[in-house]
Amino acid sequence: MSTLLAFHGVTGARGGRTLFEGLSFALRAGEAALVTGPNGVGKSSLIRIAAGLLAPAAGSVETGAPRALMAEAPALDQARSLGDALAFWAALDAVPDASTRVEEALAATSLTPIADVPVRLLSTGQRRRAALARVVASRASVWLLDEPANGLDMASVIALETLMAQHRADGGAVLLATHLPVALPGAQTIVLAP
Ligand SMILES: Nc1ncnc2c1ncn2[C@@H]1O[C@H](COP(=O)(O)OP(=O)(O)OP(=O)(O)O)[C@@H](O)[C@H]1O
Repeated sequence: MSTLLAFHGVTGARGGRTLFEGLSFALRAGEAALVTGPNGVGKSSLIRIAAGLLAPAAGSVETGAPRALMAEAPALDQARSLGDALAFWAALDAVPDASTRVEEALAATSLTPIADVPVRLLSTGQRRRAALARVVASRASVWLLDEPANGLDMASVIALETLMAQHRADGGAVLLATHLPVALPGAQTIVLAP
């Protein structure tokens, strides 16, 4: 089975300080990895390296499939309606059948009833679900999720877990950093220590 994402001896550093060293792991279809560790240890930095937004200080990242990132920063245009903002990103991501895919992503995240609401008016949890909808709509095989459960109520965490399970069953892979409990059955665990 082909590798969708792999770290080969990756060292992560920020501001001249080494956060983690020589990290290796691989994700194939259906697989997942859970990144845990205390605040400031380098979880977000690891996700950013996986996304190609931050260069490793040493080692290399192998990417065998498109990646979609759900980061902590808001990803959607505040002035657009939620539906339009997602359609904008789907067009940028060159998603085939973009409008159908956006509708499906809105439904999968229970956001269909507020598709016409401007992004700036969404609640914290709705914003997180909207960021997840963008990942769902992207059709990328590799989901890179940085603290996706932040601000989610219990039902939304369960919906997130269900979406990740479906994505893996469909041959996707998930790399998830979290300090909150999120069920990711059979995932490898990457524990970062200060
Ligand atoms: N742009 C930057 N320049 C210099 N240092 C940075 C930069 N961004 C983050 N850092 C530092 O790198 C370290 C790791 O940050 P990172 O956000 O990866 O940690 P984290 O494990 O995700 O933390 P949290 O659980 O609080 O989200 C922190 O000490 C942080 O201050």
